[in-house]
Amino acid sequence: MDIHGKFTEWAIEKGVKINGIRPHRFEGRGLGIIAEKDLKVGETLLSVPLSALRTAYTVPKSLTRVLPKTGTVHSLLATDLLLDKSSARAPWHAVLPSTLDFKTSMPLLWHPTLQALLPTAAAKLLANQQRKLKLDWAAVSSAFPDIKYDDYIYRWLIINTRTFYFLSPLPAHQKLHPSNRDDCMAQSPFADYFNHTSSTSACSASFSPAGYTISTPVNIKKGEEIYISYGNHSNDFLLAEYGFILGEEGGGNQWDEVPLDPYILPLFSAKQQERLEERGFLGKYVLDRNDVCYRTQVALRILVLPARKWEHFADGMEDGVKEQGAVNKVLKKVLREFELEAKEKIEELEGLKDEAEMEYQRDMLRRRWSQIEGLIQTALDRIQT
Ligand SMILES: C[S@@+](CC[C@H](N)C(=O)[O-])C[C@H]1O[C@@H](n2cnc3c(N)ncnc32)[C@H](O)[C@@H]1O
Repeated sequence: MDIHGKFTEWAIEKGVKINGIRPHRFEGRGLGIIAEKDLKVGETLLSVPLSALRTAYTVPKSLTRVLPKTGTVHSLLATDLLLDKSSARAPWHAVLPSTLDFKTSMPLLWHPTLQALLPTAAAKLLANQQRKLKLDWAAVSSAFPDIKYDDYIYRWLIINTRTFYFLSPLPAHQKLHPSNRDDCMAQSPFADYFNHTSSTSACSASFSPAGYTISTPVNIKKGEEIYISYGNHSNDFLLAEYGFILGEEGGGNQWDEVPLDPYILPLFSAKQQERLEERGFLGKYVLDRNDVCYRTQVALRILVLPARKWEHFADGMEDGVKEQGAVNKVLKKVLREFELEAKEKIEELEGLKDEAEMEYQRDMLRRRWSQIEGLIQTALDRIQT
């Protein structure tokens, strides 16, 4: 029996109920879940009891006592995973991704040359991760000086990519759930085999004090891959947080979007920025698969309308049709500038030295910038018609 068969037996022993599904290796997506039989809409495919989850409350006291109370649950779970040398969860640990999987896919571990070529949104998320990791590592390494950084970061990434939002039933002495959403996390055996889709056919994952349940909103044919949704995330988010992007197959990523702030914010004078800020329209401009957002339309009008008229539009009292031509002119300039950046990034990636180690990352970045170019092109075509 292979490691996945052994793990499946172990999970069943722990009370995990598995209905007509099994792990399977898919080309380019690593492991995932496949249907072993036809499954009907509404069927429960997996239920994981509370007792089988790893949460902040399953971490041994010997560990929680030593780590600072103010530390993150992310770090607590990563440290627990690293120090857990018992055989209790060994079959589960055996099916986790390898260090090499993360070195290849996760921007956090990429060479700085490649990190510098990430699109803005992914780069921002990466900077955030680096800040979080630095704080977590400072706390853990001072409590456990023998832990090696590489071993810790591997577990930190396991927790980053394989936990679910979960509110544990509170122990008697605890009155409140963590106030930080990021601290509401659980590792859920077997559920962590599911890959992500943005399609409405994604299985719904829900939790209750009893544990975790995954059921299907559609009929599924034997042999099909079964997905869940990790959330309404753009491809830059998926890249930075999970190390993959959704391609165009299966309808692509319906939640994809890219920020326009780097191109729009410099267009405003200090006074205009102040007025935008006052009305709550400064920044967070995005282009998605359909159009630029409403915030962009409001903000760009400050460049073409007299003050009073702009305020009327911002208050929703004007339809803004009259000045749409003038706004589109600015918008086209913004999008062309962005398009130029995408082209330059693709060229830069193509010009990078052909190092086998970087090939996967370069290809991923090339694909991402091409998707961005596609989003921009679609928006430009729409404006021109
Ligand atoms: C919860 S795990 C899912 C199981 C994972 N594929 C494995 O091999 O163990 C999350 C990871 O799966 C991969 N993944 C999830 N959805 C994917 C998709 N649609 N395409 C490619 N990779 C995906 C990413 O590496 C992500 O970090």
